[in-house]
Amino acid sequence: MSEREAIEKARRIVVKAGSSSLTTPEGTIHAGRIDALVDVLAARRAAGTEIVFVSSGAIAAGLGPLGLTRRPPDLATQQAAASVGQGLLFARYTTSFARHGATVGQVLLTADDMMRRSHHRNAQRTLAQLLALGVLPIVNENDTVATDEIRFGDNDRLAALVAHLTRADALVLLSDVDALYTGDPRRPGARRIDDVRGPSDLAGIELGASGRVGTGGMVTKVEAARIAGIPVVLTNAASAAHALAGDAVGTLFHPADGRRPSTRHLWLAHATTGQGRVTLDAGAVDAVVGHRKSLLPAGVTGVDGDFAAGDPVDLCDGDGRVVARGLVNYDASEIPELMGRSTRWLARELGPEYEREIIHRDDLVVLTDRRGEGNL
Ligand SMILES: Nc1ncnc2c1ncn2[C@@H]1O[C@H](COP(=O)(O)OP(=O)(O)O)[C@@H](O)[C@H]1O
Ligand SMILES: N[C@@H](CCC(=O)OP(=O)(O)O)C(=O)O
Repeated sequence: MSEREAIEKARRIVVKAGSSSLTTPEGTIHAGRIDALVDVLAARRAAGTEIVFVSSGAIAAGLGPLGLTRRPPDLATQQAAASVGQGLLFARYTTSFARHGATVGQVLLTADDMMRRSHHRNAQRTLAQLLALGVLPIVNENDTVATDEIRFGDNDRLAALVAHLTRADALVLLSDVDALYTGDPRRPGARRIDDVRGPSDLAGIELGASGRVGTGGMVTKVEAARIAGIPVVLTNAASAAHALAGDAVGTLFHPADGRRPSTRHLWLAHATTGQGRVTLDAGAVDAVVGHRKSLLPAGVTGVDGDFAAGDPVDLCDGDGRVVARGLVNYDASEIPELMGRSTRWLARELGPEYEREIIHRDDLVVLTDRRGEGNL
């Protein structure tokens, strides 16, 4: 079965639409476009496919009602716009899907929901239950509470992680461009790319900045396709029906062969920034990178930053290169006392609660192999 056929026959699909496809340049909801897209999603759902819809546009749809003419640069105003826009957006979806007798459920996720095991299972259960009840989940980032540090910021990677979370068969990314081009299609000379089979198909391509209201441009879309591990089609909202039918529209990203990493590991690698740095000696780099072992206090030579237990931190080698990222078990202030000590010594001198790793291997992703190449 070709990948296009796989999309046509998929039993569960995540569809993501960008702000520019759903809102007007004046910062209001584009009702006509929303209805047209809803018609396509409802038709596919009526044909027996489960759809999870990831909708951007909360910030963009809140601009007009707040009298703003452009996306505000500061987080607080973005959050306020999202608070206004998300309500309007969801109200529109509820009405629009009701025309087809479909019930929708709002799911607002934070990056934390993808990372922490308990939250992650919770989000997964909620989405599964909505689908089991015949409800069409509409997902967005919870922009009103997400801060800069913990924010996805773009919904492309969020959609890829939701595709993991729901074990979807395909992901369709709808934007205001009909495909990936060799450069920004607003400039002359850019050529359309039909298929991306691996990194070599992306060599030399300019993944330039986003449009007026979107975030991330093509960079986050390409990254989403890499994260997803399933067939991904990138096209414009007007081509949604063709994309879902498996027609040759847009750009098809073919999934790479091999095991799919866990959603939490993908989140750690792609959607977090380290809140600090821990420096490793050569033996610890070898254990963590080469043998996928936990990081023990004995292999730590330095610590920077003001992080708390549970935060993501970058692990660096002696030359300052980031080799891995993980969720740390200690506050930054606790680590200097533990550095270079064996866990047995720590347990004897400080108590049994100190006989734990700095970072457990289940909470660690390696960002480079020993030749210095990225592997996630
Ligand atoms: N190589 C490229 N191919 C296609 N589009 C590109 C490219 N580089 C930059 N772009 C721009 O990316 C924009 C889409 O990104 P973005 O605004 O983030 O979309 P969305 O809101 O749909 O997520 C397009 O309008 C296009 O002008
Ligand atoms: N969560 C944000 C989405 C951020 C954004 O602009 O995403 P996109 O338009 O998909 O590039 C919102 O709803 O406004």
